[in-house]
Amino acid sequence: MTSSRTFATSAPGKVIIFGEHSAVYGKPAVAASASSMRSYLLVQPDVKDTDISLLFPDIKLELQCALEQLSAITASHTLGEKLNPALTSAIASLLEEHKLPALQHSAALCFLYLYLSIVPASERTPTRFTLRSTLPVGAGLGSSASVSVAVAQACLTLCSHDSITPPPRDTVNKWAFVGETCIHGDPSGIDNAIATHGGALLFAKDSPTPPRRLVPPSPIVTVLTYTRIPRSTKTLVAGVRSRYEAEPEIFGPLLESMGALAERGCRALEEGDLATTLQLVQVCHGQLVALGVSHPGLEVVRVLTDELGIGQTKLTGAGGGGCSLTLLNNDAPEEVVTQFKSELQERYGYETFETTLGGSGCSIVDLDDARVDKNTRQTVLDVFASTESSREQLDNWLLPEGPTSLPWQF
Ligand SMILES: Nc1ncnc2c1ncn2[C@@H]1O[C@H](COP(=O)(O)OP(=O)(O)OP(=O)(O)O)[C@@H](O)[C@H]1O
Ligand SMILES: C[C@@](O)(CCO)CC(=O)[O-]
Ligand SMILES: [Mg+2]
Repeated sequence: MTSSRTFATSAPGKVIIFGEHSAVYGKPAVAASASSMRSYLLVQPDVKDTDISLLFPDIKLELQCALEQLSAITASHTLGEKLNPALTSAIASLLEEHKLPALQHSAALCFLYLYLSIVPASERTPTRFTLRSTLPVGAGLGSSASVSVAVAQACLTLCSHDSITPPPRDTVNKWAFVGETCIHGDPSGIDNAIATHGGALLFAKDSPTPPRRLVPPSPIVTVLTYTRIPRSTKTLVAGVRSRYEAEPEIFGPLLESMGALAERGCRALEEGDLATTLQLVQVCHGQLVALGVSHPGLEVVRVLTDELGIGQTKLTGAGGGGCSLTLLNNDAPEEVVTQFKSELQERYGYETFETTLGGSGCSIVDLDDARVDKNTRQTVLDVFASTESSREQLDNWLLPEGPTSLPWQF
């Protein structure tokens, strides 16, 4: 029984290069994984208890749910891979007494929805789930999708009777889409597809053909800037929906043009045509401004990029704050890029990361595997358990292909 083992799952964040928001309307979009920024979910049997415990310290959520109470909910609802509003409401009623703010509520709803739908009542045992992420929460880098993928993978593993091996990726992705729907209502599915499969994809919602893998001739290096301005994808996606419904003749062609831009951008990336890619980054940001999803705090980054002449900046993800992506000119002087980062840091309190896009998708590790020595195992458990663990410690002990390199399976 896998439920008696201690294991961890992991999934990366993502960067949308072209096509955020228009992706929700079935237009093509291009995104890539930010594979060094990930969510990690530790699953531990909890023999002393009759509950499952959710420990999500990044969002200050601790929740105990009695297994008996959870069984009572699922006994009276149809479970399946399509979001069942009655089950969502039943979970929301269960959570009511905890009076959780929206951020915690959506995480708990996503977790419980997937847990109850995937793990049959007969397989549910007292378990402790600890979630840690090196992604900024709710900032446009796909934190919700990486959490949904990590949870879907863990739940699918809990109901498998085999050893700890990666569940089929298409199944993980399907369930993670349901998790994303719990968190933000109307996802395109691009974020969970990237968090599951990794790499870079040209994606279209509901397309009869699967997403196409992009292979740029050289690695795509970007500077990501986290403005620390809080926002919610759910609210931003709903805002675009109401603008579109009020003025379909204006916003319809704009969304169409955004999709055309993403396809053109995909070609430019694959041809290694940096000049065209940079121009499209600039236009794409303008389109997102027209959709109403920028923020003065994001414009600061764009204006500074223009002033220093180092490349082009666009918002990435749902916008409204969160993160921007800067693509650098080939000849951007290193000292000017350093000036760009330090000015954003010192003057505005923003955080910058230089990241190469693409890389591994979701992964799983059996911490009871004989290849994990006792000390490493204990340190990994301690890193999960301590609310003080820094991003560097998480990277050091958990990052697949990182310094400590646990035997992650992909
Ligand atoms: N570390 C975490 N621990 C627990 N829940 C998290 C964590 N990170 C994200 N979440 C969940 O994801 C939600 C944020 O998702 P949201 O879609 O608004 O932002 P995002 O995914 O970071 O950005 P985008 O969708 O634009 O890429 C939070 O409200 C919470 O439910
Ligand atoms: C805003 C959006 O396009 C991207 C969020 O990362 C929403 C989605 O595609 O689900
Ligand atoms: Mg999200």
